[in-house]
Amino acid sequence: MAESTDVRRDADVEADTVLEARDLTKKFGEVVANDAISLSVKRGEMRSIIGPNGAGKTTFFNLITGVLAPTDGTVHFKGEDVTGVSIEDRAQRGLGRSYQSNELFFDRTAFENVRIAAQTAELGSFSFDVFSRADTMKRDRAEALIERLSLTDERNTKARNLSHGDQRRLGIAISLATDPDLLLLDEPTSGMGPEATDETAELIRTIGDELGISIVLIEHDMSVVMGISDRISVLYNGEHIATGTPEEIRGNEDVQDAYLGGLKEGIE
Ligand SMILES: Nc1ncnc2c1ncn2[C@@H]1O[C@H](COP(=O)(O)OP(=O)(O)OP(=O)(O)O)[C@@H](O)[C@H]1O
Repeated sequence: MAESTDVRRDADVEADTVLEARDLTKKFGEVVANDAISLSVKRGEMRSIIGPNGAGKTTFFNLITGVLAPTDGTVHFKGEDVTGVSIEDRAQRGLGRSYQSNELFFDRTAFENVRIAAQTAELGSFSFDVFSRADTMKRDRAEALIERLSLTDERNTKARNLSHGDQRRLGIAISLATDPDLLLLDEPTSGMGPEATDETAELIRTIGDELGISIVLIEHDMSVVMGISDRISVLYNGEHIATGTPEEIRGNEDVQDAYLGGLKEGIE
């Protein structure tokens, strides 16, 4: 008898999945910040993580990147259990994260910041050599990312003199310089005005598609979330209460209840 085509082998599922959290739990004393969260992200997918304040989104990111160790559960990246792997090792394996403004080299130009990141990725870890080594290393990649993030006019501007929005975009360029398979972005549009928010969201979506990478972002702006996500995961009180397409999430009663009294209008 022919094998049913909709029964997929584990290996197929694994090949399709870039990230999988299995029963991830993080307790801070009595507070259960993440309560047995299981979810997976496909290759090439754009996923948003939403939830009211204190829902556990940042904790979840920190467990994925390795900033925090889970109380229980495991993290699998590209089919391998990376739960005990260091932050740097995870980055080397292709797990990228967003850079905050305070992590930029403020006295270096936008271009130099990206070039240093690209060079550091190649060397494996940061070394002060990156300032003095042959400038040609990774120049092309850095140049392309500056252009891709619409920072060409700011190429030679020192990071400290960039606008807030440009610093955020530079942070994304730096994240991409490490050539990740999966990029985690924590509120990439925070502090931006409506126009810059829309532009940046659109840019993130386009870049993800162009590079064929997976992107997971924490985002409070519901118009961004609904506009660019393939799927959305909702956390509430440390629990993962739903994952679905923007349409499915809009119509999900548990999600509406979770947002009731606060942000409900955002998801309607
Ligand atoms: N280091 C910590 N020590 C103690 N409690 C913590 C710590 N980090 C987070 N928590 C608690 O864990 C819960 C989840 O916090 P978390 O920051 O992950 O939520 P969040 O969804 O990212 O919130 P926000 O949208 O406000 O950033 C909260 O109750 C928070 O107070």
